[in-house]
Amino acid sequence: MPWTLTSEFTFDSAHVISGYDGPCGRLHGHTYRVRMQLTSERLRPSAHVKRSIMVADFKTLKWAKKDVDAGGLDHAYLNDLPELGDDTTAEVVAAYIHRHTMRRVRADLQDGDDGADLRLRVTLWETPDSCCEYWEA
Ligand SMILES: Nc1nc2c(c(=O)[nH]1)N=C([C@H](O)[C@H](O)COP(=O)(O)OP(=O)(O)OP(=O)(O)O)CN2
Ligand SMILES: [Zn+2]
Repeated sequence: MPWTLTSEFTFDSAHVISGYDGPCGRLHGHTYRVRMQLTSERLRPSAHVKRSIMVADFKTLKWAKKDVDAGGLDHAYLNDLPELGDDTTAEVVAAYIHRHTMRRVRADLQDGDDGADLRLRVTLWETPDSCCEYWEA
């Protein structure tokens, strides 16, 4: 893959791992750090520029840093998100971020572009020393 686009940001959210026998089973919060890495075989236009000069728009990759009321994950109670419910581990949240990011990247594609060459790797830090990676080969 000739291009890898990398974008990093944080969001602050609360969660409970329901049924966890320990402190993570109580309401608490994290400053989550996200690293998005999107690889591509070719360059494309974006929603903001018509020429083929981007893998994807950085703005598209950073949706999750927006406030939850604006469609992101900042200042969210993660357990309130129907797709997550009580299973808000870093593993499940990373897969959720991957799914929703690819949905947004695909929505930006031009007609006739299936985006088959695009691969996204999401790294999600729940604390400064613990992270989870999610990608699809
Ligand atoms: N595989 C996973 N294990 C744990 C997860 C997870 O998402 N996936 N989450 C938690 C808790 O949410 C906890 O808040 C984070 O755990 P931990 O890294 O242990 O956090 P601390 O910094 O508080 O740990 P120290 O004991 O102070 O090092 C637990 N496990
Ligand atoms: Zn936690």
